[in-house]
Amino acid sequence: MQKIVVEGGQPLQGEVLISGAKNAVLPILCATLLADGPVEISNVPHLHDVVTTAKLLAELGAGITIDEGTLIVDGKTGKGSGITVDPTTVHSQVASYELVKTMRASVLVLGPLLAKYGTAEVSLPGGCAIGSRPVDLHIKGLQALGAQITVEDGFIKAHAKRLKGARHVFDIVSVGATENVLMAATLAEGTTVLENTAMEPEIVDLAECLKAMGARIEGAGSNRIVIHGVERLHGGKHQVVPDRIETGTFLVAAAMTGGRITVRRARPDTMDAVLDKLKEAGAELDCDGDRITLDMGGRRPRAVNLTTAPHPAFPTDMQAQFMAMNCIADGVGVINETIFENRFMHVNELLRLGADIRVDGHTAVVRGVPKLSGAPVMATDLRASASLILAGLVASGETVIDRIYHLDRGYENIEEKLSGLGARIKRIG
Ligand SMILES: CC(=O)N[C@H]1[C@@H](OP(=O)(O)OP(=O)(O)OC[C@H]2O[C@@H](n3ccc(=O)[nH]c3=O)[C@H](O)[C@@H]2O)O[C@H](CO)[C@@H](O)[C@@H]1O
Ligand SMILES: C=C(OP(=O)(O)O)C(=O)O
Repeated sequence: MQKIVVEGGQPLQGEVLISGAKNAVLPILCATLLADGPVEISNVPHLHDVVTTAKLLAELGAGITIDEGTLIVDGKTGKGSGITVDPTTVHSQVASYELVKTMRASVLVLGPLLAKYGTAEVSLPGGCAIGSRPVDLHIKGLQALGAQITVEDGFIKAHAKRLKGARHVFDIVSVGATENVLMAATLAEGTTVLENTAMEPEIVDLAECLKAMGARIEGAGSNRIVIHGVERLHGGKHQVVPDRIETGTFLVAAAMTGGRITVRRARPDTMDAVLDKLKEAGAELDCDGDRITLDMGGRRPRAVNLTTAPHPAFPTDMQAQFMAMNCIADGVGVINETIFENRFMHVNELLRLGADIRVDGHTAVVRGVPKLSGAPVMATDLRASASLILAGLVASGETVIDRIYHLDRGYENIEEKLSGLGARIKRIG
């Protein structure tokens, strides 16, 4: 099994290019199922989750081409930053357990398949390391549009001759449920009003893609989205928004190592909460168009307190990385995780590197230590993996990170990008 080896001690310096957002491209790939013609998506990151989604679409019968024509079927994949999905050949509305179990976002084919074909059977995604992650809000939202839904034999089975526009208030803010119901409502009869919607930039990006396919949507990015259903959606083109979590991960890496880096092709306007916390930690930030320069000037970061919450508050997907920074910061940082019930899996691994962290329920109190020391550690989920790499960048000696397949789900060439910034990092095995 592959591992990542990091040798700490180098302040990061230089420039790094940000990839398209994983959490935008996955729903967008699912949304292509709604179209009557090919949808061209650019700025697609080369990630394992993208390959899984492409395989799922291919299993449903869609034609998938990567860049100039590499097909993804039967496990064959190709590199590239553009994917065209031709949904006109879809012949199945069943998303199998084999693919859904490897990636929760697969549940996002439910709304599009149901809206387009009047039927969908999608395996229940189940939980994952960070929490139980139910899909009740997805189901309730689609039921509000008139779908008949049962959960049997491990599958969500949904039917509707044609969905009907309705007003629906989500019980709690959910990114995935907002996306699923938003996609379904584009082809519903009449107008749908969704309230208490998630406001993440990836939802805005999904809505932009849907609009490029002919959907009529207002209010994406706010807590109230209005969708005027149309008879059909056509093919179109869309460029995926830059990944704010990848951007934040590199900025934290620079801050922790006392370095100075510029991230290019980023969207600073989508990450206020993270940039504010970096400033609080003592970083100097300069945003210029799609560039962000962070200068730590060799200083040790100050510990920060943070509470994760839906956008525009601090994102749960950056919690582990900031915890890594607090581990070597000056002072004590209190971290509250309010989104997922079990998202402190990285704590035990950070302790192995010499961190001082106490967890009480949803709160972690991190007392900064002057130095971490390298050790073998195990990645437990995607952002936990990132936090271990960041900790490894400042630990003395070698940190060897096992189970890095989690990392490949969501970071494109992270070790190459970090090496380009001067980090001593390599993949072995
Ligand atoms: C592919 C993708 O975009 N993933 C992101 C998405 O996940 P995802 O869309 O799964 O996250 P949600 O926003 O739905 O989850 C928020 C909370 O709602 C709960 N919930 C959700 C749905 C439901 O039907 N019932 C329910 O109780 C979840 O268990 C969680 O506690 O948003 C999360 C929160 O920003 C991010 O961490 C993930 O990176
Ligand atoms: C939790 C994450 O992703 P997913 O919802 O795809 O598991 C993440 O991106 O940090």
